[in-house]
Amino acid sequence: MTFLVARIEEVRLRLNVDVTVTPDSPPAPAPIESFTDMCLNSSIMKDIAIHEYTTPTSIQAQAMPVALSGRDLLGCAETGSGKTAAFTIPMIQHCIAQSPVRRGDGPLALVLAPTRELAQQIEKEVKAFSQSLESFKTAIVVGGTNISDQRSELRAGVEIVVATPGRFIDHLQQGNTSLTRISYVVLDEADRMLDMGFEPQIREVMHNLPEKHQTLLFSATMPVEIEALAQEYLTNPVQVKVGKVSSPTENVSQNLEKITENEKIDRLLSLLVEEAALAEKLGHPFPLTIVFVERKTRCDEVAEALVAQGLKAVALHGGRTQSEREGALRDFRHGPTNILVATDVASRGLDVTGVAHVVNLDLPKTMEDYVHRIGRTGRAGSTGRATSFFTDRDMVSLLSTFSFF
Ligand SMILES: Nc1ncnc2c1ncn2[C@@H]1O[C@H](COP(=O)(O)OP(=O)(O)OP(=O)(O)O)[C@@H](O)[C@H]1O
Repeated sequence: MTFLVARIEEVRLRLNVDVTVTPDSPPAPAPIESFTDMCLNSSIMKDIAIHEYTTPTSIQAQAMPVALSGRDLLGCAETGSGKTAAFTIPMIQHCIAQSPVRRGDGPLALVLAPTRELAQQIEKEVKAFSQSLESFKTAIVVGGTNISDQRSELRAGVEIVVATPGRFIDHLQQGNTSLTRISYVVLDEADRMLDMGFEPQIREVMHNLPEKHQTLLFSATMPVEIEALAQEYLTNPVQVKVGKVSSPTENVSQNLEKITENEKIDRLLSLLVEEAALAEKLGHPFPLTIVFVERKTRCDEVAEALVAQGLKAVALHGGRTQSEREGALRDFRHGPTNILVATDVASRGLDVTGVAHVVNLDLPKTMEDYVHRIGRTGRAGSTGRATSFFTDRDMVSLLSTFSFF
């Protein structure tokens, strides 16, 4: 599998398909062909090998040398294309080059992400690529978890903080951490953070950073808000766009079904029961499926209806407690659950190996959300399916918003 991804990316890279790098002047650093081209610390190289990444993906090949050069970066590439490592690996290398962090110091690098689940996933990746480095520390700072543990960790000094904006600002205001040593900032899925109302927190961070810092902004979609944010916070950035930005990944086959609102749950049940019967007949496990709905209450209602039919479903939404959220995702990642019924809290960035099918029980409001939702499948060169129900009421938005259908 890893080999296949590597081969596909190698071919894409060589052909240099659909890669745009701007501006021409001053020229952006040349793309790398191999991880060894970056002269990374040997511990990071060891961790890349442990992670079984053999060849950089297109976004990694283009973005990593830019990040290492110290320039600001706007990185856009389709869902599942490896954007996390594109900013994580250079970030760790950047931190190693700074003077050591002492007790009471703030972090050297900060990653802000819109949801707790995404922040936790990014932190795992940072830890994976820094595990062979001696005394290199990363803290995860998200809401819903014990604030005093986080306080002690932050005060002891860490190289990297991965956070959701609200909780990070709480710690800043309580004096548990500071911005004084931050010289590398990543805003992942920045447009989503704005949608969620985190603009004041982002502003507070960005306006109080030390003068000498670099900022990296990543997303699979480029709505106008991202461009505005880039204008405001990036200085002479290199823009790297790989593939068709803001479009659904071609790795996912898309299917639309016209239906009435009242038929939705029954249709979903029959679809999934058929799927279960087929999997059983073929002796295959049930294909991992994410069902997206618009509202939290609906999410519980749908999960309960599926469980009542003997299906292994669980609900994930912002109304559940942190431990319930973590439990739901863990059960979906590692079993026994194979259907995750979720709101858009799960639409951005979540990387669960083997998701084969995304169902939009309710159509999302924006094209960006659609692209991110169906991008939970068809990741890292694999293929997937998406089924979207739509009603008469959705017709207008289908014609205007979802122009790619
Ligand atoms: N160079 C590589 N070789 C092999 N696998 C890779 C490589 N880079 C990333 N991957 C794998 O590809 C998958 C997708 O990566 P990642 O989650 O970073 O995608 P993304 O571009 O951030 O997606 P999204 O837009 O949905 O957030 C992950 O499972 C990751 O481990």
